[in-house]
Amino acid sequence: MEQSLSPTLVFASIVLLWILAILIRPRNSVPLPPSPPADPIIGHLRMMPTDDQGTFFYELSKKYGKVVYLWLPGRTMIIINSAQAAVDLLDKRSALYSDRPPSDVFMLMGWEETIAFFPYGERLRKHRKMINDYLRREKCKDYLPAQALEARKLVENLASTPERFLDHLSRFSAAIIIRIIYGHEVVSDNDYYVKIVTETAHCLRRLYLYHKSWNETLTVKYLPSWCPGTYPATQARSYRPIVDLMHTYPFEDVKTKTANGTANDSFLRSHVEGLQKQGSAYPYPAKDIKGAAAAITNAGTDTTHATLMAFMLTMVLYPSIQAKAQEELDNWLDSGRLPDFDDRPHLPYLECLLQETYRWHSVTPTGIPHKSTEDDIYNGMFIPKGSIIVANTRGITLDEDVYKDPLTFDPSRYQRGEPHPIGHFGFGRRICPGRFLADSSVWIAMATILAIFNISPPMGHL
Ligand code: HEM
Repeated sequence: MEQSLSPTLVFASIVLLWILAILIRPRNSVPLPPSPPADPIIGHLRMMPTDDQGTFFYELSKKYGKVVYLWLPGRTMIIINSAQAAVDLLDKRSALYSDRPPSDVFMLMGWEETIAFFPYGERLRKHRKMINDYLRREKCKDYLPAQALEARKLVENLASTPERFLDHLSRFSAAIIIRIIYGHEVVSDNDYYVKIVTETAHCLRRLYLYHKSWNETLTVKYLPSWCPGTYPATQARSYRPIVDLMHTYPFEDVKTKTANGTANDSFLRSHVEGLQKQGSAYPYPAKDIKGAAAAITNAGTDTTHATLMAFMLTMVLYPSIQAKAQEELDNWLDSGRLPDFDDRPHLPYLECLLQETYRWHSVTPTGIPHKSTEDDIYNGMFIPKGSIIVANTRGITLDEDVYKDPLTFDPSRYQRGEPHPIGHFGFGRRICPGRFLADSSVWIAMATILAIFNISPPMGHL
């Protein structure tokens, strides 16, 4: 009798072999980091909040320790809640921890050429070089006059319509980057560049929350939009035209202006000229230039704006700290003079105020996740290859072993010897390349605002 295996039998054998392989594979004898109880099959998915994940991860650390293991279908996560562990892994072993988890949603939206989503490798190195060449510490000194000028415009706008302070802070943050990256000066509230940047920031914010829910593996991007669970993919597709415009409009505008000799010095102009002179021999083709310019602009605008919003909030909440910073400014500045960057070393309390703003309310509380590329062992804990690594800035900056009364906004803590916060600009080979520019933008805005205004709640809200 001819013997043939039925498809069912073949399938059952494969499943059995697969299960056996899992059961008998040599197990790493080193345990995973501590972890809360998980559901079968879906792991910790049910407990993952969609909002304020930084605080959730911080609370986990109180119960399970500063390095916590979580798993979701198809992905493992390592949550880091201490500066020491983040430095040990993401800085000191950066060769293993500089990858990024992929994001279908952001790719559908049009951010394929955006460094923040690049995996670790050659393309990342190329873009980091292109961006660092323009934003490294020394080069950023060239931008200080423009930042001081924008800070003066900011206080003029605040004086004329203080109730629109959020708009003015947003315009300040965007105008600095638009000037440096595109060579364009923002002169009106209806500026087209500001409009595109603001709209793309809005789209990013809407989908960032989804990205942060870590269940993107459930995104069914190939299914029709009426299927449950496809909403983020549909949203991402609907945002694509504005993201595409963010890439093409400035590039074409600067190209035209460069051709007719009216383009100001900028990141984009220098690359457009390089491309025109060297053609295909130029190391950065048009898609890289467009991608890098859009990435810098979007990564830098909202974050700077949000940090300044946090500053305004703390000044309303802590009037005595505001008064102390103003007293320092009044004592140092000659009457009638506005602060400039040369004054920075002479204003130590303001420096503490800046650091405390970064610490007390980090605007990127869970950072941008990294991904590990090799199995690793840290302090007796096994970290599997391919894990999503979250350096939870919220937990790091509220670490009670480092900061006394961490929830209290207290700039004097640094004068008592507590360390400046770390992690708000990320870690290792993915550390924020815009940190020098961001830091001086935030500083000059804070100094200029405090030199002129008293910040208090609107009348009737006291
Ligand atoms: C206060 C303002 C800012 C904050 C708090 C901030 C924070 C961050 C953080 C936490 C990361 C992720 C780092 C990591 O993965 O370890 C990041 C990445 C990045 N930031 Fe910033 N940033 C700010 C301003 C800026 C500015 C002004 C620019 C550019 C002008 C910029 C450009 C970038 C870019 C391009 C990346 C992606 C780097 C990569 O993936 O390799 N950021 N930033």
